[in-house]
Amino acid sequence: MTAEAADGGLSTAPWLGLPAAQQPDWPDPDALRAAGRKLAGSPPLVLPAECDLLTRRLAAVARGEALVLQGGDCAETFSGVGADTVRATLRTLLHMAVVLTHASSLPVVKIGRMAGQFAKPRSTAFEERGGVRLPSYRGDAVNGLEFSSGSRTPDASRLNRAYEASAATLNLVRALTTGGFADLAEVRTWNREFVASSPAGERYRRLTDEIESALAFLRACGGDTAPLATTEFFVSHEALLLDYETPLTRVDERTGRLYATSGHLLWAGERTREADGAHIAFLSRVRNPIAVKLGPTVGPETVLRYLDRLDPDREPGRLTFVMRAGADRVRDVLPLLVEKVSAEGAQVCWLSDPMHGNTFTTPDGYKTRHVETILDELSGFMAVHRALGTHPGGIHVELTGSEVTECLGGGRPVGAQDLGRRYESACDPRLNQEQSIDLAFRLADMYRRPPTG
Ligand SMILES: O=C[C@H](O)[C@H](O)COP(=O)(O)O
Ligand SMILES: C=C(OP(=O)(O)O)C(=O)O
Repeated sequence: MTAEAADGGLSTAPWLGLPAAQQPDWPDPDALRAAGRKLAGSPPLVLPAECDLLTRRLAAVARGEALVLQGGDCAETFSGVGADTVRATLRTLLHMAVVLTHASSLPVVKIGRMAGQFAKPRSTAFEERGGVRLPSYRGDAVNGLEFSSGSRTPDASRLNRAYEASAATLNLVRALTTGGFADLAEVRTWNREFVASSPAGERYRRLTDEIESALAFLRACGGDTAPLATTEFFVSHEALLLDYETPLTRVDERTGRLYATSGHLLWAGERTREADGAHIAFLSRVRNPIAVKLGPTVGPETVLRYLDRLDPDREPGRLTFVMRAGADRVRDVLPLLVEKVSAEGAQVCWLSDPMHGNTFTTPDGYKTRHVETILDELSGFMAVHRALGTHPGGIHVELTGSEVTECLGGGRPVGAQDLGRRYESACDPRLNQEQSIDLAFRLADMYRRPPTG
């Protein structure tokens, strides 16, 4: 056994000597090594060829010929890996994608924040309650949400549980997207209950009528609708835990190049995008399509450094920038960034994450976001791209398929008094099913509108 195989490659990867933000303080080095070895000996979750396919799909987005819809939980949890939860999230994303495709007449590349989003960066390393101070919850891959010393102590065997939970989720996602659940001919049955009870339901019903007529017309003309019975779907997460990502990074036998096999697309977050840090170094080495979140304080020099480090060959689809400036800042911050990147000849995808720059805490202590503020950021993002003649490539959102009450507003509005009713997120507030589909309709209206100067 080589030294590299013995420790899961954890000691030799070039990014490991660099400063890495937001890593857990694992108390047991032997347990960490054992977890790494186990991961290194586990099958890949995704294949390099699938990652290359996503790069090609994102290249189409970068050229303005497609859109991205990326969404899912803020923090996946081990207990949330059930058929109902996964199906509901997937169904919501499929609904949204249909709405966006219909309005924009562009293919929608569907990417779940799923099958790997088990780790969270935190604002503070510790949480204090009633005089007791414990490590903050960093996602189920690290520690437990329950506020007790045992639960909050980082436990490296959770990395293996995160792998298993990701494998189970991905297995279900693959089965659902290819096994008939995503068949466009069944669009009406995807969610009868939603159509019957939601304010957006009537609009959604009219849309499904139109789709069914179009399919009937196509069949009548002898067209083949069989390919519409399945759908392409990719998974993504923040490449936060290098102790998880490193042993799952593999050499592609076809090309000899490195791929992260934990998910199709990985991103560096606002708190882990230090240009000279370990996360960016890791992402620069793998051939997956990658993304970087950009917050309100990012400057054009930093963005140009990302281009040089992560996309030196200016390969369309390789790099995605996810702007999350906040509704009040996006119109000021984004134009210069887009101009500089365009001037470099880079063909990146520009996405908007309208959630993370718009979080606030209510007097009752609930972290929340308002749908109207989220839409305001999306509208600013669209306006900037329209003005510059560049392509607003799509959205990155935190959502769930169930009727939680975590974000305010929406077609059937959630009020501040409702937040306590079903606040189930392990970290940040997600749009519920109705709010997500409402958002898709309103974003669809923005895509439908002719470009303005
Ligand atoms: O999802 C993003 C971050 O992990 C999250 O906003 C951090 O939350 P905190 O500020 O409560 O730590
Ligand atoms: C932590 C996240 O976002 P950001 O890095 O943009 O704060 C996230 O998307 O989970």
